[in-house]
Amino acid sequence: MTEDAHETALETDALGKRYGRAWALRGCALRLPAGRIAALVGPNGAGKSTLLHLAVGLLRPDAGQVRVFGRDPRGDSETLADIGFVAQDTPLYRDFTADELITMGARLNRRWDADLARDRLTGIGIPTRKPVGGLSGGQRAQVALALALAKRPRLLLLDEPAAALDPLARHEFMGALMSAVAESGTTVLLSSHLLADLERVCDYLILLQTAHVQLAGDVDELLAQHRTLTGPRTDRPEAVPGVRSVIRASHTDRQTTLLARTTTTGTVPTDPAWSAHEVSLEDLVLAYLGAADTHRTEVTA
Ligand SMILES: Nc1ncnc2c1ncn2[C@@H]1O[C@H](COP(=O)(O)OP(=O)(O)OP(=O)(O)O)[C@@H](O)[C@H]1O
Repeated sequence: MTEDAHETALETDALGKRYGRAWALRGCALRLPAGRIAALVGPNGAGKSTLLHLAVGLLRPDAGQVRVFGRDPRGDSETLADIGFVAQDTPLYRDFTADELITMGARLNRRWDADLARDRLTGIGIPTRKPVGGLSGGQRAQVALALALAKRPRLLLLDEPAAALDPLARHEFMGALMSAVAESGTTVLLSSHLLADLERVCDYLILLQTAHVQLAGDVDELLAQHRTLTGPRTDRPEAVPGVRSVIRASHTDRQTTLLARTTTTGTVPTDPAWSAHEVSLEDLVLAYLGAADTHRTEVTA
């Protein structure tokens, strides 16, 4: 079963969370369509974990609202049953084996597919009868993912699930995640600093910067709306034909290079002195993170 493309998995409206006087998340307005695999990116302390904890109902908002499939996740057991969550550092009861955790899960969850979890772990060679505290970081991450998937969630929230893994283990982990969610149509929101991994698997981007949403939307649309432009040195890059807004500019004595949002999707500027190149997700994220106006908000979808 796949989700209705027009359904909204996660929606926030003026959502805010404060610790003391400091806002960890503020004025957050988002709409994540169902069925997407969304990257949640931003520098350390930007508010990513806070957003995920609000979405799973572990934190209470200090402002605004959060809705998962149209309902408040706090105190709504039906909605909580729809959400799978793998917290940062994949915390698990270290003295228990994966087999025991799977059995416990069956008692705690209404909808629980123990066979799915066992088959997944056996299939990738993870020992299920050894205490998880004695497994490697990569193996523990796979156990945490298998447990989250056994819930058969409609929304899967993952907070830097592969951060501690070596490149090969990470590649396998992301592959396993993708194959697991591909058939079910599960919506995924995945926080990570590993942009290359995200580029491979994500079709939606949410970029947080200092507690604010700086950019959000469909990855293909965002990439189509931005270009790297190179041309003669100018101190007025916003005046270059075809440029809607300049995200980042760098200069040499004779040349200016811009990462810009263009006025027309997918087109190249008309001035022949300027050349345009497509941007990667990594280029885009790095440009926005480096942008001087840290509170610019661009939400497209
Ligand atoms: N329990 C807490 N008490 C006080 N401040 C907190 C607490 N949790 C988070 N914060 C603060 O809220 C802000 C957002 O933190 P959060 O953990 O959401 O960021 P993050 O984007 O997930 O960071 P990272 O990439 O480092 O995991 C930070 O300034 C952080 O110091």
